[in-house]
Amino acid sequence: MLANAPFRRLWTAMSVCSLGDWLNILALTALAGNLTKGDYRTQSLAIGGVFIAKMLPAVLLGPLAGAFADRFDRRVTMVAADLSRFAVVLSIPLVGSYQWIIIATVLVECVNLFWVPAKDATVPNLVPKDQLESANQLNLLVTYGSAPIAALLFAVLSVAADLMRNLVPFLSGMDPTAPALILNAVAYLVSAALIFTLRDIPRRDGAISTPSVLRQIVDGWRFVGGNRLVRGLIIGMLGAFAAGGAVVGVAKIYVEALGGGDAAYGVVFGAVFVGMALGMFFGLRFLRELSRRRLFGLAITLAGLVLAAIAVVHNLAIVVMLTVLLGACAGIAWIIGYTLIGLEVEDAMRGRTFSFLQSTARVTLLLVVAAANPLAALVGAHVFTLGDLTYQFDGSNLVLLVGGVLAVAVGILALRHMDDRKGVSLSEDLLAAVRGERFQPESAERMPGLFVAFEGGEGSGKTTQSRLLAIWLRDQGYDVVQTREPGSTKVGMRLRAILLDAAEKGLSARSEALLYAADRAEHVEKVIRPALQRGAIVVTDRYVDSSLAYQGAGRELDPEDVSKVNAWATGGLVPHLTVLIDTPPEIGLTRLGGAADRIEAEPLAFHERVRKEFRALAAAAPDRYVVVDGTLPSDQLSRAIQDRVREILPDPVPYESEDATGTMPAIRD
Ligand SMILES: Nc1ncnc2c1ncn2[C@@H]1O[C@H](COP(=O)(O)OP(=O)(O)OP(=O)(O)O)[C@@H](O)[C@H]1O
Ligand SMILES: Cc1cn([C@H]2C[C@H](O)[C@@H](COP(=O)(O)O)O2)c(=O)[nH]c1=O
Repeated sequence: MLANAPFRRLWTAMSVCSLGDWLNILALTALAGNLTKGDYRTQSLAIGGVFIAKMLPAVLLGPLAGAFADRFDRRVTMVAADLSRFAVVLSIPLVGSYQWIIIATVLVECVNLFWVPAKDATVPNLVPKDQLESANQLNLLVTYGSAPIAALLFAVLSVAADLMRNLVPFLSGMDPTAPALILNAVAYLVSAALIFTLRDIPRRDGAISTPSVLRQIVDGWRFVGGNRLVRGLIIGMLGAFAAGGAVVGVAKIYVEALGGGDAAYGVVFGAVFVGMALGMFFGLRFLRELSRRRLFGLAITLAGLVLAAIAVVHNLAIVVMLTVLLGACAGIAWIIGYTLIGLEVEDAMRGRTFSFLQSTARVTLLLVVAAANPLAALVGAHVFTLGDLTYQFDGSNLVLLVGGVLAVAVGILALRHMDDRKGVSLSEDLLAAVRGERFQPESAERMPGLFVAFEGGEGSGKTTQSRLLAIWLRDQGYDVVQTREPGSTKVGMRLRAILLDAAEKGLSARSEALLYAADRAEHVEKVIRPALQRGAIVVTDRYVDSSLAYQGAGRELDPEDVSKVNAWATGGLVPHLTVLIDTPPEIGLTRLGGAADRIEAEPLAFHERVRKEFRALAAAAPDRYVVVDGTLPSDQLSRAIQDRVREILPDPVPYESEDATGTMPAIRD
């Protein structure tokens, strides 16, 4: 991307501005704290005021400014905005009053409302369409990646300012935040110079009007609120965001209560972002065997516990380390949330889901930060004495504690809401993942055979492919049991007749789920488990996922209930591999001949929900699934499936010894 010279120039300007923006937050909140030092309540309110002044213009005036920005030449808009920001920020250390901090903050944020849409609208002018996603990723990288750099810079500048104040008498009255604010102003000036020389920006083309934040939230919820998984993801991500917001909001007064100055504030602020980066890059590698959905809920719960620990520990060094851990948990939750939304939300809805998330994240942050400091001010500073022991508990401690408890609650909610391994112990699952293994429930692990399930919608090609796989495996000399659901046992055949009889109109959704589970219980006990115990490879056409997709998503039963009933029916037996043949229902349904059975006759929306759920199940545990495109020709599908199955096949007995062994059991290590 950066080989593209005009984009590189704009990106450099954005990076410099991002660095300036983060320095701005740190320096202004620190300056507000320094100017109101002495009274805990006034100081908390003063810092809270800065956060509110920073966020309110975007919430109130965002769409208005976006519409205005459409009318002007974008390059001129950005250069003028940068020069204005330079002048206003430079004036803050010169004036040095709290009132001016608030006025200047509002002015800078109002100017930002022109700069940001002009920049957003310029990116597509400078990069080809197919590279737009990479360009946006790079933008995101500098937006958040510059935060720890700014925090480090702020800490260094604060220490340097303290030294200068002591060494140079002329500077003794200077606030330690002044160098950071001057550097912040210079960053905007550099950006103005870079953009001024960027001649490739067209004056303007078309509208870039932004709907109001409230409108985006209401519209977005209409789209995403109906999807249980997305709902869980968004609640969890906002919980993680709120936990981070609580730390950022009260960090200045909290650090001061621990005896730290501006440099320590910068370090704690930066620790959140360093932790986030570590979590995003290493967290998933460390626990790669754990189900993504479980990891998501666990990361938020742990973030809450860490936040609660931060609230009660009174040691700055430990607080910094805990803050890195908190950031790591939040980073893991964000990256999983973003990835799962990317994988599981349909193309048409994905953009809205992300924009809904971003708008709600902004509002959540505003509410958390706006509430955090006044709440801290309300509680005030308290010292408790018990004999020789004294313990200080301030409003900031309470805010962090409340944030921690809320994050734990949200994490547990997300775990319950989205768990895709019901019936499998969480602690055993986690311990196995720490060892780098995937925990298999005992019943499946003890058996020497191999269990492969085929899943997919109507006419997706499961029967065809499961047969072809069984033939291929038998050719290799394995003992293969090819079976299907429903209807592979005596009782199952009767159940199948009831379940698929189109005349059976009045069957309730719950009875349907129980009948499928009953067929499955019989199937596992009479066919699958005995075959696995003797070391055979079992290939089944449909298994538990079909109930999660058809009865859970299709009939809209509580997926937790469907999962529990099936975990009980199967004794927790999970396939080693599930092959999902992903075929759009409008194609699959037209492949079927004859009269439609009771389930095939359901409307298209039902089958679309089923497909979506199958894809979501596969995305949540990528190691245990292979997803193939069912619209490909049959032979290509077979080859792709064979390639994946080959990876988990136990070594077959050599061909030479075939005569001596007869049917070969597929003994797993
Ligand atoms: N890859 C493919 N491309 C085109 N047609 C296919 C493909 N695979 C299978 N078919 C055809 O589609 C029809 C349904 O295939 P199959 O019975 O294997 O699907 P299924 O998923 O088992 O269906 P059901 O949901 O009814 O169990 C058959 O006529 C089959 O020949
Ligand atoms: C196992 C299982 C199946 N179904 C549905 C899905 C299909 O419409 C039929 C089975 O027919 P097939 O031609 O054998 O694929 O039953 C379900 O709704 N729930 C289940 O658990």
